[in-house]
Amino acid sequence: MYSKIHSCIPCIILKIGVNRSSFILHFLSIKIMNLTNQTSFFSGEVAGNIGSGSIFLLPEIQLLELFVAIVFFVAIHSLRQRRRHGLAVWPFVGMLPSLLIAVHIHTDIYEWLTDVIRQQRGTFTFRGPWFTSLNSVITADPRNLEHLLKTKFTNFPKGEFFRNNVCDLLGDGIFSADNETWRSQRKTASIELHSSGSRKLTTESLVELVHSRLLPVLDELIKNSASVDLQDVLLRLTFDNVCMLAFGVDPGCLGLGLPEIPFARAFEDATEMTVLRFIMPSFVWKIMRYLNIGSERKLKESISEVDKFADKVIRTRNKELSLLDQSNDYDIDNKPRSDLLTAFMRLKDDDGKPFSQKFLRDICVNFILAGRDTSSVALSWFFWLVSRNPNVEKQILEEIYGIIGERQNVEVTENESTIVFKPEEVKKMDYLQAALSEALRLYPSVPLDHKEVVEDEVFPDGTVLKKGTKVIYAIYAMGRMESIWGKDCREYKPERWLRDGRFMSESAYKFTAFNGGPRLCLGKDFAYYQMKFVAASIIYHYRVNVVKNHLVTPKLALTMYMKHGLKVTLNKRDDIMHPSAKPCNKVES
Ligand code: HEM
Repeated sequence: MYSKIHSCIPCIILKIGVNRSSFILHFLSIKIMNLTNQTSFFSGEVAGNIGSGSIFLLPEIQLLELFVAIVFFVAIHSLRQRRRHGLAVWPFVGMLPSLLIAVHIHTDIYEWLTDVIRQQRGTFTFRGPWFTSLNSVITADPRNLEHLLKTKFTNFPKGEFFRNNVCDLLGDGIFSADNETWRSQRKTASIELHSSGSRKLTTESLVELVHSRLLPVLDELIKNSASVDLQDVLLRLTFDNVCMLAFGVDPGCLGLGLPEIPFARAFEDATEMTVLRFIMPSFVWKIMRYLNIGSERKLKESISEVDKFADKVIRTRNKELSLLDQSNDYDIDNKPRSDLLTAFMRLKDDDGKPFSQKFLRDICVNFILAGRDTSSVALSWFFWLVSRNPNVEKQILEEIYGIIGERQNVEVTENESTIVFKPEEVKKMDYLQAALSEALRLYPSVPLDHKEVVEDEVFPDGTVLKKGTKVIYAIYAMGRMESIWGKDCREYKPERWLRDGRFMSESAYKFTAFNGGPRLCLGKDFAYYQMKFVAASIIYHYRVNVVKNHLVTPKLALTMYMKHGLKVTLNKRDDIMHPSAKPCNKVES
């Protein structure tokens, strides 16, 4: 009989493979065959069981056989769904096991997702467990992106699911808000960010940060022959920078000795723990939050650290304003204030009252998220890509030397080995802008983004969207689609952004690193200026060498950090000399 069981299982598997619909019949015939044979061992007992139809009276081995057969059937049926749906679909739990396994075994989850989307020709439907709300449509199709970000903008808000997942960290801030809460924040922030005061603050704060802090820190590292995590240095720089812009406060993260700032660590942990909520059923993380265990415990602790920092910033501003004549909004050095926090503190809510501490905290945290991580991680990927493409580095240097070479009447003095780029010079750096855009195409700072469907809808590619469906647009995958960027889509080629040597931007629905439509990134111009200024200043003064065998891989978080940072050593460019002494074509290779 045992040999019969063994011979039956492959037979069942084969049968399923050939014709799934006849499986049940086949299975029953095997059962009857076995039971008939057993009468010779157990006389008429089993025949009686067949007659009564009581499967529970079957000998144990029969139940085992039944169980094994069902398991095989379900497994093969689920695995066969892969070709059609992209991932195995299991009863009750849908595609969740495949996702969880992928998260644990793939070092680069974004690459894994890109493959799945590519196999599904641009749009993939994720089926979550039936008892959860994880069902979602994941797309990397530019036609769908234009539809959801612009054409049918109001039908695709951030939605409750996104808000619930991020509410503890982001509250009612601009990133998670919809409708009027979003619109009013966007209007105020937009006016402030595009004001001349804000532009002046941007250029001045960058000169101060780069020349008084960044370059001295890098020089110190060279003196000590030390390697450094460049991502960490850049995170500190952009953190200080966005705090100046948003709150008029310089927290001093970037400084000699690279001081440990608990807030920076807490912020990173908080975003990482928040993103985990997107891959678990909501009730699971809610129970964990209630019990204060696992990732939810870590999230709570890190948010409390984040809140401590934000509260301190807001309290300091309140104190400053109460010390000064509030109507003129001057800072303690008697300069006009042009930071976002002051702008929001000037406003009143719908009831004519000042905004609450909590709302101001949410605005702060959202701007930190927006401005701190995005440009620093983009710069980190940029430096890594440039280190692997010496020809790109050479062309960036050629462009810089060319631009500096146009300066009139510059006298060569000892101190001028440090060049401070002027705003009009930064604007002229087309090749550098192309190199940064190309880095963002391959490593977008926000790799995945999310919307929810308000009313039933059909995407231009024919995907049917039911009300309440979650739509994830896979920005990372979009940069790696041959259908969008051609056969060389995986190559780092800044030239694809240039026409006659001038930078040409791409459609926001093809290059979605800065989002598109009414929710286009508010800090896009600021971010490009900041990244170009920082990148040009570093590349002009140093050669950046990524430490041999340093593992570079993305981290699973809302923002695309390098999981292990970017360990580099630096060499001061020994051939730095005044540009007038350096012909444009004489650059190192
Ligand atoms: C390389 C740098 C940056 C990239 C790639 C980037 C990308 C993005 C993306 C993808 C969004 C859409 C997020 C969403 O709706 O879920 C966004 C929104 C936003 N970004 Fe940026 N960003 C960058 C830098 C900045 C900076 C430096 C600031 C501010 C100082 C900023 C401010 C904002 C704001 C306020 C929004 C919300 C816009 C809205 O929802 O209306 N960004 N950004």
